[in-house]
Amino acid sequence: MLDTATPLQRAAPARREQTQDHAIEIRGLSKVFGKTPEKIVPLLKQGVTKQEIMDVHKHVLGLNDINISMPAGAIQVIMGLSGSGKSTLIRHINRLIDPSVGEVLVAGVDVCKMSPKELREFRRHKTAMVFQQFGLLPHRTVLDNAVYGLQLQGVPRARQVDAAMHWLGRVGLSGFENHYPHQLSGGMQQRVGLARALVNDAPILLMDEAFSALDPLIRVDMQSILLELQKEIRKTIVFITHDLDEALRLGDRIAILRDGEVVQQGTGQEIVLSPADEYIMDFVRHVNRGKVVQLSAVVERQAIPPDVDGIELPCSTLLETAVSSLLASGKSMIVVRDPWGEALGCLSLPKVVAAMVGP
Ligand SMILES: Nc1ncnc2c1ncn2[C@@H]1O[C@H](COP(=O)(O)OP(=O)(O)OP(=O)(O)O)[C@@H](O)[C@H]1O
Repeated sequence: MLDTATPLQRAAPARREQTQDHAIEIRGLSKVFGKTPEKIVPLLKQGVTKQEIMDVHKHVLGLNDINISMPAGAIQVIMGLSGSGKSTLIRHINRLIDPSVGEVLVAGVDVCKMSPKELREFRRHKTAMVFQQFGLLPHRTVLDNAVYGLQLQGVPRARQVDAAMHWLGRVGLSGFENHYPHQLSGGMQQRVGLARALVNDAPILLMDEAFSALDPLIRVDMQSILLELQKEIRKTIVFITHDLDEALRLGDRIAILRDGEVVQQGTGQEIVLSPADEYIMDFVRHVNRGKVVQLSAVVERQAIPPDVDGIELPCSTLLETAVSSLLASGKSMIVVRDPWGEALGCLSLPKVVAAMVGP
């Protein structure tokens, strides 16, 4: 029987219960920086441009009418070039920034309306951050960096150490507990950053350009570690990046920002196959479709000929994987099955390769 379940469906029930309430809803959120943002907000509805706000009103439009539903237990990527508003947006989620207008609902509760005590609890127990520059304390060992959050929470030392040892092991740092950050490479330091965030066991992980300071190969390694861990931890992860390949690799969903507005959001496949405008088209032009597009997007519903001699693959299979499987099998056709095992149609090798190349 083919395993056609999505990673979310495969997650352990207990973990799903823990994370299912931690969806994040950003609704009608705008942020204007300046002396009197409340005077600028009404102008946004009248269509005043970012440039006019800057030139005429001497304010900066950071974000304009952002609406994003971030599913619980999934990786939501926020992608955009420098100055598009990514950091401003992620900082609203733990209310390091207050919106000029709009709501940030976490588990249905508006973060912007929390009392100082509620906000403190929320930040401490519900969210953890991984920073671009790692944010490790240089005079603390790896272990003491990893326990830091639990120490603040007043958790007994033995439990702090247990949790830290577990997560340091999971990110491949067993044996490095007594090293200091300066004794580690950048990639290893960011593993500590990730372990420290996981030690807190918060359901929401906020990762602001977390892998952007790393060399390309190390960066891909870190992405693999995160994806592997996410199969088990099923956190609600908000991941900021300016890199499309990283966005496509990590994001269950991706929102692309430009000049403080969402230009397009959806799955990587949706964005690559149906770019919303020229701007997005330019972004996705050089994407390796084989790593993004699934058989489901290519197969046409048709009856399966009785004598077909092919391999069977689930419709969620990526084109690149499908080609490898086909070549390894020595056969010439793929029978594509839906998540319930029903045959949807057949695909030949040339058809799959043509879909990888694109129009
Ligand atoms: N405190 C602030 N005061 C005034 N303008 C600000 C402030 N913070 C951000 N901005 C402006 O808001 C816009 C969005 O900035 P933001 O830092 O969120 O973008 P970004 O996509 O994260 O960029 P980068 O990738 O360079 O960090 C920019 O025009 C920026 O100059």
